[in-house]
Amino acid sequence: MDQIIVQGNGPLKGEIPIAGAKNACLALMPATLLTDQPLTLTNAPRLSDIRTMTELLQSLGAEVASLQDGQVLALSSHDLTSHRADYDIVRKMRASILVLGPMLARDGRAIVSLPGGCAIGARPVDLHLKALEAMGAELDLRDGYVHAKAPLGGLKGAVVDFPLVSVGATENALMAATLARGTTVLQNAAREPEIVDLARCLRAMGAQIEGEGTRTITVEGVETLQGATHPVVTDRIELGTYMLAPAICGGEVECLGGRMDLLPAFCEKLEEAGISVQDTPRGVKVSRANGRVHAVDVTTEPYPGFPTDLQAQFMALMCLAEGTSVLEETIFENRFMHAPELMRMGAQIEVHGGHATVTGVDRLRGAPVMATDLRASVSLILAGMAAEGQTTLSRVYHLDRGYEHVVRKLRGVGAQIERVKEE
Ligand SMILES: CC(=O)N[C@H]1[C@@H](OP(=O)(O)OP(=O)(O)OC[C@H]2O[C@@H](n3ccc(=O)[nH]c3=O)[C@H](O)[C@@H]2O)O[C@H](CO)[C@@H](O)[C@@H]1O
Ligand SMILES: C=C(OP(=O)(O)O)C(=O)O
Repeated sequence: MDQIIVQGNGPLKGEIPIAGAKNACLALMPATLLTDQPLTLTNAPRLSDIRTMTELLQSLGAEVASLQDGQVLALSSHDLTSHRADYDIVRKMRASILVLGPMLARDGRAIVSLPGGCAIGARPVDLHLKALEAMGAELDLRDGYVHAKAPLGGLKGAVVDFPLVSVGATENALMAATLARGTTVLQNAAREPEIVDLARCLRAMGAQIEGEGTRTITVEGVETLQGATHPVVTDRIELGTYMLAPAICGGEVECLGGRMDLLPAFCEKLEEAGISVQDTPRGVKVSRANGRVHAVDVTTEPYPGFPTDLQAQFMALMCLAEGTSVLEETIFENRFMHAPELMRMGAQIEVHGGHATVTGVDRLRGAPVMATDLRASVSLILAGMAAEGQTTLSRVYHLDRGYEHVVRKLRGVGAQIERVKEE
């Protein structure tokens, strides 16, 4: 298995291109199941999660061609040969549940393995299922699978009031509603840029959708959808991660393709910490002058709040801040696994339930570390870049789920980082 070796670094300088969003692309790809016409996605990221979704769609009979070095995905669900999303693929990636709504809406049936929990939390899918039930689906949970059937004549429009904001449940319900009979109203819907991107793509395919990006999304069902070509929105989590690199190491980095409005609360917190952030014609420029950053408190929330997917990376910054910060995680119950690893590098962190109290230290020291999830892994790389000496990160496969060419991108701004085969 590969390892990543990071040496402590001085200030960074240069540009980092930001890829298309993993979490948008994983919702856009299943939209192919809604139509027998071709769907083309441009600006797709080159990630193992995208390969897993490709494998899943292909197992259902969809054609998925990866073109232009993986940046273009040509999808076609002209002839679906299976309605069963198998455990062997679904267990690798929770976003697999997003094939349920589209398959049910187009063909009236689907059998999808329940994804199960993961390192960051239990992550049930009850809200996905309740939304589809409200649209008339009959669901039966057997042998770890959801067996779903639409009523005769197909799914019907419904009012779905989500008791809590769920990105995935909003996406599943939104896709299902595009082909349901009548009007669907999604209340307390997620407002993430990835939802807006999905709605735009579905609209290009002929769906009638209003209100994406607000709490209430209204969908007027149509008979059929057609093909479309759609560019995947910028990955705001990759963007935020690389914005933290100069914040931690010093220097100035321009993240190409980024926009501050993708990360309003995150940009505000960076500025509060003393980091300069500005939109430019080509992206977002981040710089830190000499001196330590200030400690700031953060609470993770659904968009437009501070994203849970940037909490681990922000903690790496706070480990070196002046003062004490409290990071509150409200989305996932077990998302502080990076804390003990950061402590191995000399960080002072106390975790109590959903709160982590971080007392900034003058310096971190490199250490062998490993991580149990994607964002935790990259937070350890960021910390390693600011630490004295060498940090060796194991279980690199987590990183490959969400960061394309991470070594190349960070080396491009002067980081000392390499990927090696474990001995
Ligand atoms: C592929 C993808 O886009 N993943 C993102 C998506 O995950 P995902 O769509 O899984 O996250 P959700 O927004 O659904 O989860 C939010 C909270 O709702 C709970 N919940 C969710 C569904 C449900 O049926 N029942 C339930 O209780 C979850 O356990 C969690 O506590 O949004 C998360 C929150 O921004 C991000 O961290 C993930 O990176
Ligand atoms: C938690 C994440 O992804 P997933 O929902 O696919 O597990 C993430 O992208 O940080």
